[in-house]
Amino acid sequence: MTGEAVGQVSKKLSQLGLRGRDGRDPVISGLSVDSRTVKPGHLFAALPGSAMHGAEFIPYALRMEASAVLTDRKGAEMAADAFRRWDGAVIVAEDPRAALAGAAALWFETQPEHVVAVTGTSGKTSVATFTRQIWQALGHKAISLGTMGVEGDYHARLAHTTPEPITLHRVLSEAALAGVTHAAMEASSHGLDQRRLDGVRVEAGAFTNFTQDHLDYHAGFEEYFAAKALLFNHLLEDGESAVINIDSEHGRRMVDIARDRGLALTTIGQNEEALLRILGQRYDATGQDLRFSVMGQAHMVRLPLIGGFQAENVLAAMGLALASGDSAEEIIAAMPDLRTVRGRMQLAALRENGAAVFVDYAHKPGALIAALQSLRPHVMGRIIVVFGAGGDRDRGKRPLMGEAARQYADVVIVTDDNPRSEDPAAIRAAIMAAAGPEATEVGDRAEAILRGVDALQPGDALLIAGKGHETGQIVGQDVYPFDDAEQASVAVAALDGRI
Ligand SMILES: CC(=O)N[C@H]1[C@@H](OP(=O)(O)OP(=O)(O)OC[C@H]2O[C@@H](n3ccc(=O)[nH]c3=O)[C@H](O)[C@@H]2O)O[C@H](CO)[C@@H](O)[C@@H]1O[C@H](C)C(=O)N[C@@H](C)C(=O)N[C@H](CCC(=O)O)C(=O)O
Ligand SMILES: Nc1ncnc2c1ncn2[C@@H]1O[C@H](COP(=O)(O)OP(=O)(O)OP(=O)(O)O)[C@@H](O)[C@H]1O
Ligand SMILES: N[C@H](CCC[C@H](N)C(=O)O)C(=O)O
Ligand SMILES: [Mg+2]
Repeated sequence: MTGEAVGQVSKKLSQLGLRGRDGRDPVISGLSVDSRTVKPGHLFAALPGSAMHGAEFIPYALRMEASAVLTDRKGAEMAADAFRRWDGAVIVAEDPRAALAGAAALWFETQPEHVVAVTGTSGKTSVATFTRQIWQALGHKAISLGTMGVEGDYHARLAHTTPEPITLHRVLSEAALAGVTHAAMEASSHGLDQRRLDGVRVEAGAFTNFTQDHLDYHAGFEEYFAAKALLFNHLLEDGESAVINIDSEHGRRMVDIARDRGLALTTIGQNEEALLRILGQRYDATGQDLRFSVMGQAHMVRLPLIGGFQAENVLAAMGLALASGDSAEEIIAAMPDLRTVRGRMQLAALRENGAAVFVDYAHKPGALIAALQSLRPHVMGRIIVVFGAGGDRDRGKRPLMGEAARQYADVVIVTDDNPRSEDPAAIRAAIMAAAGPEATEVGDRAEAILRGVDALQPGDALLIAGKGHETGQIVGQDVYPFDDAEQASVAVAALDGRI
């Protein structure tokens, strides 16, 4: 950290109306949102949390020699005693999360020249990854940033889809310093709600769709929608671009929000008003042909991707790449080279009889319906599905996922998917209650996959849903190695007599 940068952060905090006691600007050597990472000279952001208030850890942060504490009024009251015996700077903000994000943006300064963000219940990782793939094909140094970490021309692991602002701004700055000019990131509803992306200079935002998820965190559907809308009415500035799928009512609501905000609009979808419009799709065992139009002009491309919804994701990626300045012609030329996103309708194994096994990350009702419905036209025989639901997550999803499987699959096997602290049998029971009398319950996920693979007849397909790219099964506090694609290969090899 240079002296100049230290000064800048202090200046920024005071611009935000945040000054240390006695009007002194704090001298800061780093930023921490968790007391356990505080080093001498750090600014510790003590944020109000869902389980506790970060202010509980202020005495510890002071012992670790923090030089400044950013908190809210309640936090300042909670730590009043500790502050009396300390001469560092206390900064009280009405919205300390937003203040922290603003400070982190200044602290790390550099960002890739072009940053775009995607929100929506499903498709964020796919759109961000396709956008990055298009940029790379066009010769840009590019990254995607989200559920799978940072991928592309710079790599980093991330614990969250949208990391807290200190990590986010650090990663964007490291990538930019490594020469990355283009970044496509996922904007999760938690991330938007908690202002984790504030201070990121986003030039275009995309909205995919809106179905049920995360109602354990958001108070209801309206609050969940409002969090997603923050990308358009809070983060993007006047004149920036919005790419919105208008096939749903929620998409059309988002268009109104984007228009009110004065954003440049690119609409996508099957709707005849869409600027990037899906005209038709023809499916086969290895992908699909897509006919679409760009401002009225028709095009045909081959997409080596399974699932009708992938066309929506690809057009959203196209909209973002257009907004970053690339030409439609070059983007279209890059489309046939798009590659399946890991764990998203990924062909994981083929049986000797030709039946295919797909691994997909559908872990919410809307995604499971989309995955099963969109697999149908690629498959001549039956669809078998193996899935579960995560523990310590929105419980309302469970019966809806059971119902989706009953309605859209021919054979249903209910198993475990990260039960975490919950009783796995109780989670399965909540799904089974809606999955129909013919559904089978097999707790052990490896055995469930083996049974699913065993049931495959010529022309059938197995969809293993819920874990996608994940490599572990979380049971209690433990994480056991587990990879759906690997288990699928093992099961096929065992049953076809190759091991
Ligand atoms: C529900 C949620 O989003 N929680 C986030 C929130 O924490 P919280 O309000 O629960 O925090 P808390 O546990 O009550 O603690 C309060 C404060 O004390 C601090 N603390 C806590 C313990 C300690 O020893 N020292 C300390 O300083 C914490 O850093 C926190 O700031 O603020 C923290 C700091 O910014 C985040 O790390 C934390 O993300 C947690 C770990 C999390 O799991 N979030 C998930 C649900 C999430 O964000 N998921 C989204 C969506 C993924 C998807 O699309 O499916 C994502 O973007 O990944
Ligand atoms: N456009 C779409 N419409 C409906 N369902 C989709 C769409 N795109 C992807 N899906 C489904 O959602 C699953 C997750 O896709 P993806 O990882 O791209 O979404 P995400 O929004 O990043 O999800 P998460 O919030 O879990 O990170 C896919 O495996 C697929 O089943
Ligand atoms: N980011 C999502 C991922 C869920 C993946 C699924 N396998 C599960 O564990 O529920 C969440 O934490 O809710
Ligand atoms: Mg994602």
